Amino acid sequence: MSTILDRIKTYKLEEVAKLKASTSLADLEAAAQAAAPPRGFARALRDAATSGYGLIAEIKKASPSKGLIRADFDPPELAKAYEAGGATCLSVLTDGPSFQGADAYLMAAHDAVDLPCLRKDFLYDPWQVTQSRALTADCVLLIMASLDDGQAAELEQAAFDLGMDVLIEVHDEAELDRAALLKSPLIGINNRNLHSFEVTLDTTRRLARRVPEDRLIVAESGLYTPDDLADLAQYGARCFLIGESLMRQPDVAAATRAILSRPLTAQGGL
Ligand SMILES: O=P(O)(O)OC[C@@H](O)[C@@H](O)c1c[nH]c2ccccc12
Repeated sequence: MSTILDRIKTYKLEEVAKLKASTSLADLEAAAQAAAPPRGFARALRDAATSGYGLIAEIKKASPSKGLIRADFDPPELAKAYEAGGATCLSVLTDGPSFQGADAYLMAAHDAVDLPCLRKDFLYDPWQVTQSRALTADCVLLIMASLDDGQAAELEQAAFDLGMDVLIEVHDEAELDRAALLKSPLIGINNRNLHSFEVTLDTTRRLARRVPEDRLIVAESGLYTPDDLADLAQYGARCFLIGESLMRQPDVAAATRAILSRPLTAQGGL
């Protein structure tokens, strides 16, 4: 069955081939070395999760399932609003064709705040990992559904070698078991089904118990209310990746504050 990921992979590999032809690896590596040093993404989440929730707040203009999400789209302003609202980290979509993202959005957001930033894109080639660092990414996303075990391990190592963290995204038990073979402590459970685009928090509820104890669960997609976070916290999730529900609010800082307003401690802990 063909998914959105197959379509994305096709154009992404073409894009990368063109970039490789126009930029030498030596130039790219020099740019990666010259970029601001990596900010500890996993460390920030771990710290936040010891006393409350870790929030990865996403800067996303549009998506394949929803179309345009936010017309008034200013990445540095959004980054500052997220930081003011208490986000732990940022995620910035850089894919153009499907998400109306851009590499420049990542750099602008990173420059505007002190928060660690995830480059949210579709990576298949170690070249893209080096490119991510050159774009100031502190963390990259690896989607198990579109990588085999060897590719995932190679990309993860390339990111670690550059001092970045890695968020490994899974959608089902088989992907989770493969993710557990990798080294990264960050396991993202995506509540969005990539075939149907349907979102259900049951995905996190089902998979969380299968995540090895030493990993940090990041529940991704379809989170709208403080109750959603509290609900998934009962299943072991302490970190959350939220895009659309915050992006749709006129006052992003206030919305960020509001969704974080029912932390574990306020419920008497677990
Ligand atoms: O906007 P939402 O429903 O809060 O979801 C955010 C994030 O989880 C989603 O954008 C996402 C999760 N995994 C991805 C992989 C690629 C692009 C986007 C994503």
